[in-house]
Amino acid sequence: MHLKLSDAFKSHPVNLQLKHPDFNSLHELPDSYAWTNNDDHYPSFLTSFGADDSVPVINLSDTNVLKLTGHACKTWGVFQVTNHGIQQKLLDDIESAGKSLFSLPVQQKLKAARSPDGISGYGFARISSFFKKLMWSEGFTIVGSPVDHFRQLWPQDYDKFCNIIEEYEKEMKMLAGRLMWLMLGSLGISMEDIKWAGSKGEFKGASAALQLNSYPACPEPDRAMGLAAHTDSTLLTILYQSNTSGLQVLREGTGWVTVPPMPGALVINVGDLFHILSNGLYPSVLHRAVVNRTQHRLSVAYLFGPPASIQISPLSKLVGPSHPPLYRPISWNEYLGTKAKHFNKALSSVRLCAPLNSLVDVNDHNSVK
Ligand SMILES: C=C1C[C@]23C[C@@]1(O)CC[C@H]2[C@@]12CCC[C@@](C)(C(=O)O1)[C@H]2[C@@H]3C(=O)O
Ligand SMILES: O=C(O)CCC(=O)C(=O)O
Ligand SMILES: [Fe+2]
Repeated sequence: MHLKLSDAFKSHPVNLQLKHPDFNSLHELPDSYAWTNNDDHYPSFLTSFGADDSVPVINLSDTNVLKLTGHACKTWGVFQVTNHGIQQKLLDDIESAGKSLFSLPVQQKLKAARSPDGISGYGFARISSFFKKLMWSEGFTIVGSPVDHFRQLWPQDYDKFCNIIEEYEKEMKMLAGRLMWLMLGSLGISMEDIKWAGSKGEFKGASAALQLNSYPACPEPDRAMGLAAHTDSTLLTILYQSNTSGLQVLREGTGWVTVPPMPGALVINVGDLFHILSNGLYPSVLHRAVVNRTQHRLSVAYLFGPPASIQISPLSKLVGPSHPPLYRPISWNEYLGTKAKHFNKALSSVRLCAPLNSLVDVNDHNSVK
C-alpha cells in the first residue's frame, strides 16, 4: 500500500492533554513542570561544564569536507555547518513566522491543534506521553500543506506565512540532499547504491516534516525541561536555533555538551534511519533542549527522511561476513509507529543481533540509565 508520512500515527494515536498553558501567566513553576532526575531517562548530573570537547563545525566549502563530515558523523553524530547557502533573510523570516505563531492567544493556537492520530498541527511534542512531567515548550508540526491550519491561525494573512514555509522547505530539501550525499560519500556510497534517490540523486520522493519549537522564558529553568532527551527518527535533521542557547547533546564519557549558537550556522543531527542505513557506523545523536530564565527561544527543525513506505536497511556495501546486518528493513512510517510505541527502545526493537560489546553500544542509549 502507498502510505503517506501523515498516515504514520493512524494506528498509534496519542491523547496529549489539549488544554495548553498560557506560559506567560505562570510566574512560578507548577509541580507538573518540575523535573527531578527520576523523571528523565538521562540524568542531568551528566552535564559537563566548560568541557573542551565541542561539536564539530564544518565549512561546506572546505576542500576536505568529505573527510570532516565522516569524522563528525562517526565520532559525534552531530555537527554544525557554515557556508551552507541558505540566505539569512529566509532564516529570519522563518524565525519571525514562528514567533508570530506562538505569540497568538492559546485559544487561537488550539484551533490548529494536532489530532491524536495526526502528524500536523499545534501541541506538545509527541514524546511527552512517555513522561510524567510536562515539558516547558510548545510545538507546531507541518507535513504537507499548512494552509488549512494557517487559515485558522491567521484568517487574513495566512498566505504570507504559507509562502515562507514553502520557500523554507524547498531550500531545506536541497540542502538535505547535499548533506545526504556528503554523509553517504564519506561511507563510500554512491548514487547507484541508493535507487530511491532517483537517477540524478535528487531525493525527489523524500518525505519531511517541519517542526517549530517554542521555549518560553522560565521562572525556574534548572527544574524544568524544554524538550526531553531523544534521538530523531530521521535520516538527518537540519536545525536552526537562531541565537539563543538551549540545545545539548550527550557525549559518551563527557556528559551533556551545549551546542553553542553560531550566527547563520545550522546544526545537523544524524537520525535513527541513517544509523540503520550505515549499519551502525554513524550513531544517531541523543539530544535535548533546556530552557532559560530570561529569553524566549525558538528553533526550527527540518526532519528529513525517505519516501514514507520504502524499506530502509543497512546498505549492502557496508554488510559482509564480518559485518552482518544489524537491523531489519523498516519503512519510515513503520519506524515512526515503533517510536510512538517504544520511544527510546525503538532502535533496539529493530535490531537483529546483539552488539558484540553490548555494554558500550553507542546507540543503546538505554544503557546510560
Ligand atoms: C516526523 C516526525 C519526527 C518527530 C515526530 C514527527 O512526526 C514530527 C515531529 C518530530 C518530533 C520533533 C520533536 C522531537 C520528536 C521526538 C517529537 O516528539 O516530535 C520528533 C519526532 C521524532 O524524530 O521521532
Ligand atoms: O530546540 C532544539 O534545539 C531541539 C529541537 C529538536 O530536537 C527537535 O525538534 O527534534
Ligand atoms: Fe530532535
